[in-house]
Amino acid sequence: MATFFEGESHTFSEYLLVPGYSSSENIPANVSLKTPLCRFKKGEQPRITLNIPMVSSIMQSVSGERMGVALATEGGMSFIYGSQTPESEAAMVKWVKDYKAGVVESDSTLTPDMTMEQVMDLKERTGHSTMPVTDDGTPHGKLLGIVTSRDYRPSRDDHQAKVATFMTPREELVTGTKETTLKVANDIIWDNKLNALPIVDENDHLVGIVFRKDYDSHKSNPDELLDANKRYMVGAGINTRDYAKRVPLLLEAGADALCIDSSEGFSEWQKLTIDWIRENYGHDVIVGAGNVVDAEGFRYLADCGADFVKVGIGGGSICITRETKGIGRGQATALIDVCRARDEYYKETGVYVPVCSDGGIVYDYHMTLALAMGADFMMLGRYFARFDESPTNRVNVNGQYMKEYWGEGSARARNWQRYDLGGAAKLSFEEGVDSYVPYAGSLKDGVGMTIYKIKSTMCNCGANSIHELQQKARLTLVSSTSIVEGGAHDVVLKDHNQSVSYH
Ligand SMILES: NC(=O)C1=CN([C@@H]2O[C@H](COP(=O)(O)OP(=O)(O)OC[C@H]3O[C@@H](n4cnc5c(N)ncnc54)[C@H](O)[C@@H]3O)[C@@H](O)[C@H]2O)C=CC1
Ligand SMILES: O=c1[nH]c(=O)c2[nH+]cn([C@@H]3O[C@H](COP(=O)(O)O)[C@@H](O)[C@H]3O)c2[nH]1
Ligand SMILES: [K+]
Repeated sequence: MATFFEGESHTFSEYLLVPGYSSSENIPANVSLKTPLCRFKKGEQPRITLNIPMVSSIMQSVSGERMGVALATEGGMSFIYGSQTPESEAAMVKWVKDYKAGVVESDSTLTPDMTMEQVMDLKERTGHSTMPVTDDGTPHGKLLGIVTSRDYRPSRDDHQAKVATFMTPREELVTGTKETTLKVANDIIWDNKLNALPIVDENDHLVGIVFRKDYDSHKSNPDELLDANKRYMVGAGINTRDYAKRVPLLLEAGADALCIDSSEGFSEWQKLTIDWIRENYGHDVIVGAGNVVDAEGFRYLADCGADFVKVGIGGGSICITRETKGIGRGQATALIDVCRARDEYYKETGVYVPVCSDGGIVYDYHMTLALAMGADFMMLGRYFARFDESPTNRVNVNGQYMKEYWGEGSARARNWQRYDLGGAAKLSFEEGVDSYVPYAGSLKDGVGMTIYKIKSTMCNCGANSIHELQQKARLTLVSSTSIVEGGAHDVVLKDHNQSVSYH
């Protein structure tokens, strides 16, 4: 006879927090969101502590190198996607590790023979108006000039005009060199009343650009997640097939943590992968595993030596795994079950194995719920895909800005092919969709607002740390009618957009 789990499985929206007593000490400024990334023994410190409980999904449409830098700047960690060759994944990791805070690689680069129309298209897609011009149109080509929105007037000028005719040419540009420190770059920017300073190497090839506004923000990033050498920390996704080739390249590139990326992690493949890493690198390398949705799955991976365990099958916004394969479990129930198992494991063995809640976060308060239910941190796909720093295009759909977002199990992501289920590739079925998500501006602003909301709710629960929240939180299931009661109801909204809330 099969096993039947007691009760239904629930999701975040079916729960609410019941506030607890808060003292005058419970104010957002006093709340710390520091949280362990990897396993540690009782009385010891984890090797990596995140400053905010957020990591970005191991997905092509979420975690590229710019996401890596932007999220580490705010105190979280990106896991660079593994659905690419080991070489290109390692190059992205290296890019983050080599990143000199303040020097940005151009994502909007022109050639001299492009037209004004193409310039406007590119600006629409990336949202960036400072565009260097290089000989080959790459961000590290020979610098020939720069175009900003002050160089052309779309209402008056010929849209077919070539960039060469309206750019500010190289000889009129003020530039810095690789040796220019950020502080000196900032002085040059101020002395010359510039908005941006291109940095070039000894052959006059573009290295990157220092922006006036970035220097100011760099000074105010108290939560930056840095390694011992003051470089940004970054993670990387791996799979259970090509680890003997991929892992060495990622570690050489400087990856701070690895994570096995799979829809279903209660399997021998994960054990074999972790065993290989331990045999070749001992316990120095941090490797997370998953995904699981119950206590047994957690215990298996904890015993395999996983440094953290990821929870969630089928709850992601682009996921259709439950529909195609019929596997999964409500995210809240899965998380609660696994966190209980983690606490028992800690009591029994004295080893704490952090739990990551992966997928299904829609509203900011879902994050507070996930933490209250026991998650040490959350992995988010849709949430981060909406920001400037995700690797996808920004597009205008019916007058609204959107960013593209597609699942790793979608045909689009699988194009690069790592699927070998023992059959031909054409036998595979899709487990994810290709979609749009509403564009939400810069990661810094979005994450800042989310963090503030989490801290405020924690204060309502009388908690100034995640650990305290997990001890003190009081949660209640809600009926479907009380969910209706919780929204605006029985009033006529003046502004229709109010009902479409994404936070
Ligand atoms: N969290 C979720 O609910 C879901 C996530 N995804 C995402 O889609 C991507 C792909 O996930 P999966 O299809 O689960 O990838 P996967 O690589 O874990 O598994 C694919 C298939 O390959 C088999 N396999 C694994 N290692 C093997 C080996 N060494 N030799 C032979 N066969 C092996 C597995 O048994 C499985 O049938 C991931 O990025 C994952 O995160 C996809 C569906 C659901
Ligand atoms: O069923 C699936 N098919 C897919 O194609 C797919 N791609 C990603 N994922 C998982 O979804 C998580 C992101 O979820 P959110 O967008 O809700 O944050 C991610 O972190 C993954 O766990 C997938 N699940
Ligand atoms: K889903």
